[in-house]
Amino acid sequence: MREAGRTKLAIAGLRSGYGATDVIAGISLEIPAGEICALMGKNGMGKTTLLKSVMGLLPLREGRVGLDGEDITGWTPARLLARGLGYAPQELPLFQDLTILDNLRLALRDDRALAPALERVFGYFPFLAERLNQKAGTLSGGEQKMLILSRSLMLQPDLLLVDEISEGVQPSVVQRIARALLGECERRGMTVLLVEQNLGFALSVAHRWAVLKLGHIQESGENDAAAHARIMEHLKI
Ligand SMILES: Nc1ncnc2c1ncn2[C@@H]1O[C@H](COP(=O)(O)OP(=O)(O)OP(=O)(O)O)[C@@H](O)[C@H]1O
Repeated sequence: MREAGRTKLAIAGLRSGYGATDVIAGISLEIPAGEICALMGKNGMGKTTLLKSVMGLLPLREGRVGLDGEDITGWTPARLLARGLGYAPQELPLFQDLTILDNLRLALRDDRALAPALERVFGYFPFLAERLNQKAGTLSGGEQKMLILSRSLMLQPDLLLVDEISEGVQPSVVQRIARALLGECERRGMTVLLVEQNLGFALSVAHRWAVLKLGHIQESGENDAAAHARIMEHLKI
């Protein structure tokens, strides 16, 4: 469900980093509503740092972030979550000693929305329904990734930030993840900023792409016939 012309996320002149170092050195990036933008780049180029900056987990040193035309610069993660931002982080953020059900339930403010939210994510990842009482820490790496994505979808975010969700995941599960992301985009117009190393997966779902290098957007474009070769040029060692 792409809505021509409407910008969902607008990042302008964003600068952020750690200590004395700017990791993000003045980035501008716009994503139209309902689209998936794949953000690629070699290790350590600042992809996670950019997501954390948008999610309010790292203070901005300069620049602005807009959501649907509203200035959300400096908002706390809790306020951003309530405003419709979702985040599926790279490092496993699950409560390892809690069950699948409790990990999913914790994404919601109260239990009233639990049943329909569970039904939605079970549609994408049926194994969750069969193992509701299994502790998250005993799931395989790929299963944990599916649980992380499911948890980030429980609140039906308008804009989802996804960090290397396909890392270490077998191809059939990567396909399931792709179907879940595309399903939410098509069903209700979710917009996604997708940080990825898996170029095949990224281009199987993305409408557009950008390559991050040393804190700058090196190149960006539509996902057309030339996209793969252009991105590979930047990812070469
Ligand atoms: N908490 C931190 N304190 C200091 N430096 C950090 C911190 N987190 C990340 N960095 C540094 O910032 C740079 C960018 O890291 P970041 O994790 O954003 O890169 P990335 O593009 O996501 O990399 P990868 O693909 O390896 O996940 C790296 O040089 C990293 O060492």
